[in-house]
Amino acid sequence: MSDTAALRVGVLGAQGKVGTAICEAVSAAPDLELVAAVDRDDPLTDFTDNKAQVVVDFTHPDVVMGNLEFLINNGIHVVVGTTGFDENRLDQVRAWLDANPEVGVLIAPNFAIGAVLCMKFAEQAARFFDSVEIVELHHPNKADAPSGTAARTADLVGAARAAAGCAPMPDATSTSLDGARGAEVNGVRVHSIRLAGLVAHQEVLLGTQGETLTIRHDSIDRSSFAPGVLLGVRNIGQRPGLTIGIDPLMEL
Ligand SMILES: NC(=O)C1=CN([C@@H]2O[C@H](COP(=O)(O)OP(=O)(O)OC[C@H]3O[C@@H](n4cnc5c(N)ncnc54)[C@H](OP(=O)(O)O)[C@@H]3O)[C@@H](O)[C@H]2O)C=CC1
Ligand SMILES: O=C(O)C1=N[C@H](C(=O)O)C[C@H](O)C1
Repeated sequence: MSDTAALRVGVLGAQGKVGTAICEAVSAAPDLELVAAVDRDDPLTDFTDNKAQVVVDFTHPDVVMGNLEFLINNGIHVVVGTTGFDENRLDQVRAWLDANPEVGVLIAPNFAIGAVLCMKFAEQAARFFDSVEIVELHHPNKADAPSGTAARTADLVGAARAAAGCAPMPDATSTSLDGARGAEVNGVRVHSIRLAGLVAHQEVLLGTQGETLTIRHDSIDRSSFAPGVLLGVRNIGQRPGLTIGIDPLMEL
């Protein structure tokens, strides 16, 4: 038997689609203890009352900042899957962390290992192709478009192309309906599909003379997010400050 106490973990959005899978995964892990499962209308003080050391947030973009302010100011590490983070929000999180330098916050657009690799492979491939476009496909209950994963992928692809001095992508479109060419993120077109029956999927399409490459990832079940979340939960206490993405924890 181990003499190390289990890490005390709380979950926010515990009754949601992902939160339910995370509660199951935490409960099944011998080195973790689920001490608070909080959803809408439950008080955040459940985490302080139950001495949570790390809290996982899978709630909604409208409420995640309030959750972070409370948790950071109470010295609790946070692993965040909720989407909707722009530079302004990240700066606010950094400011709260500056005032609580012992606290670690991990914000990841996608915790599925394959999705992280999809982003990495797209970043690596981007400079070798004339054109890159992203299609993300999700269940119709999703609040945000484009997905956090697609926005992050586009950022990485755009930055890799800029660093390599790539020419602008060829596109002769001179007339189009609004939205027909998708949204532009860091110079990369992103197209969002919302379809009953889907979970979370992404294709990065790359093309150049005489060839195309498609990098595709599919989360076919929300349990796909659990291993990455648990990796974050187990490590965030040793990473004070803000960590973006689980890439560094995967040693990518
Ligand atoms: N980073 C990643 O790997 C992933 C990120 N996500 C993101 O995670 C978020 C949640 O996704 P998903 O589980 O599908 O969404 P759900 O709507 O299924 O779950 C969210 C849960 O949070 C609850 N909730 C809402 N407001 C609060 C609040 N103030 N305090 C506590 N709980 C609250 C909701 O309650 P109610 O239903 O009553 O509103 C619901 O139970 C989204 O932003 C999504 O994009 C999703 C998958 C993977
Ligand atoms: O809302 C979802 O479902 C998902 N959200 C994240 C995103 O916006 O990228 C991660 C994954 O795609 C599932």
